[in-house]
Amino acid sequence: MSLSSTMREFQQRDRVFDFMVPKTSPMLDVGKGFLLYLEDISVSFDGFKAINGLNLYIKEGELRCIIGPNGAGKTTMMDIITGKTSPDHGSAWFGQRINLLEMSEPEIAQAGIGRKFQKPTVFEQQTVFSNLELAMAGDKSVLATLFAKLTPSQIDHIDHVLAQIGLSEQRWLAAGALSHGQKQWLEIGMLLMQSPKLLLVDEPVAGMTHQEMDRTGQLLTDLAGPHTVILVEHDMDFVRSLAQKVTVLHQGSVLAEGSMNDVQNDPKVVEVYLGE
Ligand SMILES: Nc1ncnc2c1ncn2[C@@H]1O[C@H](COP(=O)(O)OP(=O)(O)OP(=O)(O)O)[C@@H](O)[C@H]1O
Repeated sequence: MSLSSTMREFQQRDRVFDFMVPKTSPMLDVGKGFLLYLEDISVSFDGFKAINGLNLYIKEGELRCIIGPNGAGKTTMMDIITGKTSPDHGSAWFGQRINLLEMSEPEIAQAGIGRKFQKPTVFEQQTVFSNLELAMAGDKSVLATLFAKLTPSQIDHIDHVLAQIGLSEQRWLAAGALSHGQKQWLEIGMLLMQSPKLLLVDEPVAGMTHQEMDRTGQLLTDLAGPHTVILVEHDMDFVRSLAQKVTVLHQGSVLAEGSMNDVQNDPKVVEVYLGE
């Protein structure tokens, strides 16, 4: 199939390819509409409570923005969701049946939770296409992956992700030649190759141009729905432009929740954060 006919097929919105459906663990039960439940979570480092009685509920398909001052516990919260940090207290469930606190980091990733850190970590010497190919391979060796023949469905998957992240034209460029913003999109694409149900994205627009920020906003908005997205972000203009539900963290717990308008007019939020 030629590239142009492949792209035409992707534009047929009524057609759903297998790889467009996020990976769902057979255990995942979102019958109540919620994908993530964090309840009464606390964690201390050397006696200092980084997370303190945190409750957070994320609906399936939601794009939730998490904001808060430095040290509010945003990164620690992501570390708990992905199994990097174990809380001292509380519960963390993925759907109603998957207990994240009983799982290792690789098991959590396997269950459908992907994380993008702030700094892009792409393979600079490899092409954009190969980066996506390698990301699809998961833990297979780099050489084995690069010399293995891709199936038509795997090529379709890569083409689809290239179109999603807006890098179809750059597919044969070395990733090192991309702009900072394009590298961030490529890394989001690398996450998408694993078809995660939940994406955790840490400050993707830091260092981006305004145009790149707009495109990133569109990408994250498009991903919500089929995927669920939790975005940690310091850039208030960007968060406002997304017009999604916002959670304000402060001293390890939720200070306020609602629209950007609601939270920015909340006197508690103004005092500890936005008024700074
Ligand atoms: N491994 C650790 N050991 C000791 N203290 C830690 C550790 N990890 C985090 N902390 C402390 O816990 C608090 C919360 O940190 P965290 O990085 O989660 O905040 P944050 O909201 O992500 O901040 P920022 O916006 O600056 O990234 C901070 O005071 C931090 O110094």
